Amino acid sequence: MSKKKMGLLVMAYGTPYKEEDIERYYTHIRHGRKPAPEALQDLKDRYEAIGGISPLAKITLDQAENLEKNLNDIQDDIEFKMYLGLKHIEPFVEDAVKQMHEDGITEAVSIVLAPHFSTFSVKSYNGRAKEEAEKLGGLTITSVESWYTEPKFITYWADRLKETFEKMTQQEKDSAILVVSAHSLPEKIIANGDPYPQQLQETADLIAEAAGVKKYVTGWQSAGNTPEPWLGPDVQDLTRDLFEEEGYRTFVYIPVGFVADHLEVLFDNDYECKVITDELGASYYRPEMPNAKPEFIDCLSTVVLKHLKENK
Ligand SMILES: CC1=C(CCC(=O)O)c2cc3nc(cc4[nH]c(cc5[nH]c(cc1n2)c(C)c5CCC(=O)O)c(CCC(=O)O)c4C)C(CCC(=O)O)=C3C
Ligand SMILES: [Fe+2]
Repeated sequence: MSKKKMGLLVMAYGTPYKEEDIERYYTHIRHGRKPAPEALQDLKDRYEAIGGISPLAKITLDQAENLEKNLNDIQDDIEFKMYLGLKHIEPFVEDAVKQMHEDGITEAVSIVLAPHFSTFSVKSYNGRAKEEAEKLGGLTITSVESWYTEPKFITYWADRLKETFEKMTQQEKDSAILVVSAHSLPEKIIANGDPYPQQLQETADLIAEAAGVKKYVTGWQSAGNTPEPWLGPDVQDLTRDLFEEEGYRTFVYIPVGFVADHLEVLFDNDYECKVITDELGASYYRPEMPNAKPEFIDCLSTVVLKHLKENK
């Protein structure tokens, strides 16, 4: 019996490949409006602070390639062919869909490398993919909408937490608080009924329960610099409040809305949050991101196969 061929559309945020890409990347994020010179310089400085450019491009590609390979290794019914589609830099989501169509793919499954659904993130990725597919015709895409409840995802973080707590002194353990975070979004999403905040809370509850961590909070990070209100509390303000008002002295950050080492984690957590814990004299822990670790690739494979089984 010949295997059924299926496109595997892996979508992710994208990152500049080199310094000269930063301006057009930022302009794309800003819906075509060029950033002011100061804002551009500020972004360049942040990339500079994490080593010049983000490791994200390579990690995203590793994740996508390993997912394709693993999916083809663990089952015999479908032959998956991976296409990478990025939100803010080439290969864009539309480029990936065009390529699938040119390659004669008629059925595809899509997954976004971000666990939670929001109108700003997953909905826009899948919307762009489906719009392009409809334009071209003859290609149907079924999309994973969110995958934060996948037990292998929860276990990934629970295992990292257990390792982290094992490294602590008893005194650190006794004064520790877990901060579970995701990228902030404009507060107006709540009025529109977006499930994103609820999904972060559920993720935190599931991970804390699985890891046996009793003291935990949720927070938001990396909010944009715009006049409108963004979801809070911000993880930096939260750190200060938890130290000053509740006496916590050890901070464990898990930015579960992300899946890789990139600017938001390497700068917003490892630099900005650490500046505060250092200033306060508190301990800083930030367990490792999933990146292309085999257990995370296994998690994503399970998500894709479950989705296909449930949406036959
Ligand atoms: C929900 C969400 C995710 C998680 C879900 C997902 O992954 O899809 C995410 C991930 C990421 N965001 C990233 C980078 C950036 N995001 C920005 C700006 C913004 N993000 C937003 C949302 C999100 N972003 C929003 C609403 C804005 C404001 C736009 C506006 O102005 O209206 C800006 C502009 C400057 C700044 O604000 O810092 C940059 C540079 C990188 C790559 C890092 C690297 O290169 O290593 C990654 C993985
Ligand atoms: Fe972003």
